[in-house]
Amino acid sequence: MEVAPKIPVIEFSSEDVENGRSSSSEQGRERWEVLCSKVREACESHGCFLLTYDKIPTSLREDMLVGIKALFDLPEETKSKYQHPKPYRSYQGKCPVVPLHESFGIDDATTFQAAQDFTRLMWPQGNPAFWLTDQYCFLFNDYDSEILNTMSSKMLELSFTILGMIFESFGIEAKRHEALVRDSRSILRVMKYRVPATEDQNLGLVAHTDKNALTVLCQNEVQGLEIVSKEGHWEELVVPKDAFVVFVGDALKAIKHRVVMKGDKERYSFGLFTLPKEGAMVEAARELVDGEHPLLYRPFKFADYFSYFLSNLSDDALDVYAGV
Ligand SMILES: O=C(O)CCC(=O)C(=O)O
Ligand SMILES: [Fe+2]
Repeated sequence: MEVAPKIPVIEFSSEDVENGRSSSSEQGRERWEVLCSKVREACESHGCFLLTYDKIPTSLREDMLVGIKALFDLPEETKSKYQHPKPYRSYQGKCPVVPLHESFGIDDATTFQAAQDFTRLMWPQGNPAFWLTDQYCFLFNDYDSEILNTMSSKMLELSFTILGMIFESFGIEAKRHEALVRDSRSILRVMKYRVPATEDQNLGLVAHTDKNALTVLCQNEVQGLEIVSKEGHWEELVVPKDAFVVFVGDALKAIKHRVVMKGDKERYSFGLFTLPKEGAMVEAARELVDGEHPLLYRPFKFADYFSYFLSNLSDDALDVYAGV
């Protein structure tokens, strides 16, 4: 197994992101432009990058991982109460194709209500993982959903910042980015991969590209992500402690990835998937299309493409569906 050495690690500071191109110093503006180009270059060349970002505190990530562990420690019967008509949301566990994997998908966990509805369903009597007295259970349940929705909101904000940086580096007008923010929503997916038993294969999650626009992922200390290199080989993506993984999805230029489990510790991860709202169109910015850069995909409704993908699950669904 080769290790992917060249996936860039990009560092954003709160200051960079808050000031952006309106930084008062020439130096600040230059730094921002360089960062925007690095992000675009990483997305174009690799379809992913690793990111360190001090605006999302390590303590919040750790609290989130503690909460996620407690969630997956709940009885199967409780976890199975989370059922949803849309794909990739309902509790999934013990699936024969990926028996190591369990997951939940929560729509708009960035809102307090959605996060709270979820935790109340899982812990109707309060959160037993923290062994609180009844008096505090109610409060703790609130605290728990606060972690969920605070983390999701920060990850969504980060996703919009990254998308904005890509737009900026292409010189696309700011109002297009505002429209994208208006027309987007998110799903928070939380995942556990158990350690394979001797009779199991070690595949944690099958090879896929993310179908959405952009994914920001966070994991515990257990590695497992692999990506396909340009030469078509699987390479390990070693994620430094406290770094986020950013994947561009099919709406940009996706990279195929999977999870493979090694060692004897469970892997926990969570990802914020930004995607177009119901009915929103995906369309190349007109100013980027000319004789030298012909249109590659016709405009399409994201929801229609997604239904098409679900009906055939093929790797080249986007090319077949919207390629010109
Ligand atoms: O568990 C991970 O880190 C990867 C998850 C993933 O790729 C996905 O849910 O699309
Ligand atoms: Fe993925």
